[in-house]
Amino acid sequence: MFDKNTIARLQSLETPFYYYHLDVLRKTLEACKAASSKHGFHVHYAMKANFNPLVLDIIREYGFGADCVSGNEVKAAIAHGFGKENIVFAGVGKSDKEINLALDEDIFCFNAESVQELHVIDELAKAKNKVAKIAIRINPNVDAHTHHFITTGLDENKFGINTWQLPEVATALRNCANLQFLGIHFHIGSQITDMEVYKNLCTRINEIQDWFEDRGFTIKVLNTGGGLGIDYQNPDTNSISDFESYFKVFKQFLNVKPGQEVHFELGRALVGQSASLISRVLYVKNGQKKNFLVLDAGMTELIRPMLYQAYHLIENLSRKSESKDSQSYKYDVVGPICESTDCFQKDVDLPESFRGDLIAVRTAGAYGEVMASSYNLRDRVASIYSEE
Ligand SMILES: Cc1ncc(COP(=O)(O)O)c(C=O)c1O
Ligand SMILES: N[C@@H](CCCC[NH3+])C(=O)O
Repeated sequence: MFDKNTIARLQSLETPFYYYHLDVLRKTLEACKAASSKHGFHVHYAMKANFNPLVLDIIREYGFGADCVSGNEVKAAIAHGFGKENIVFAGVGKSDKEINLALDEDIFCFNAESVQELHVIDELAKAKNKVAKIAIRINPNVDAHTHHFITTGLDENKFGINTWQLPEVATALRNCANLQFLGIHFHIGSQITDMEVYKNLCTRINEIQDWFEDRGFTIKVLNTGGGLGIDYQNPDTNSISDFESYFKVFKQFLNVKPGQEVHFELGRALVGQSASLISRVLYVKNGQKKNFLVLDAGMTELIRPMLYQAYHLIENLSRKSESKDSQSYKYDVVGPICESTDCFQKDVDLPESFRGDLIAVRTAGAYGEVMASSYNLRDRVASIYSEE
């Protein structure tokens, strides 16, 4: 991914920045499209993973819909040409302003996350003399077997409506004249690599679908959410997630009735491998117990390691051509921010590194640039693309 010419080009640029491997992005989108359309499945891109404008334009070109989680994301999806009929709006705390915006834009559907929200959407739709299309986000209490902090489908999580509240949902749907019930929505967590988890999700969706149908509701949309994981350890040899196996689980285990649509909301798996954070070594600090590489990027540019102890492969691009047998050194790779947790990784094996070396933090395309901040009054991080 980083050949000699690329490294020479990056070497001349001011750091830090996100470097977009657009070929990887395109190949990933092609693979997902091929695997999903084989089964007639619809994929909405979860924009929260990365709303870089060029990334959005490329994803739209491939015909994906958009899964939004704020009014601004709905606006951005529309501005980037995603069809309104392909925009879904989730979120546990949609404000009245955001709901009104989505109503005005006639988006495909709201994924409602509480009974109270159903009543609010109904009232706001009534005031506009409109009917809002609704899917109910249900918390199925399925363990995603991922990091605790990015699990969303357990009873203890704030997301979705618990199954014990479904009778209340059914009453609300019957009483709210300005809601049109489309179907059911789930999202149980992120960075899921165990396909058994999705099999368990299908079993729960089938049961919940039966519950609604037994009470006379017609389900047009089954939205299974996203969460498919990526290989943070091997970005070069395994850069594209196994979309075939993923969609096959749903094909096999989800009880899809004639006329129903199956929707997915993938974020990380579509964009995660498509960017690296590129930074420079500012200082090499040799301590008594530790050697530190102090980079010019830190938690303000990529917070995942500090927030979830997430692993990202770290490479010294300036020493990439050195023989594999040359001696390696252990460094704590840290950022410049005034926080002790501002560390990308401890005890990283790297070639001997020097001030000015270019460091790549890989697999930073999802929840990287979008989670950047200006803490310490830092500049917002720049984006550079493999195609100029
Ligand atoms: C409702 C919803 N859909 C989709 C996603 C996308 O998740 P991922 O990036 O893990 O595919 C998220 C984020 O976790 C989400 O909250
Ligand atoms: N931002 C998280 C995942 C949360 C996904 C959105 N619900 C990450 O970097 O892994």
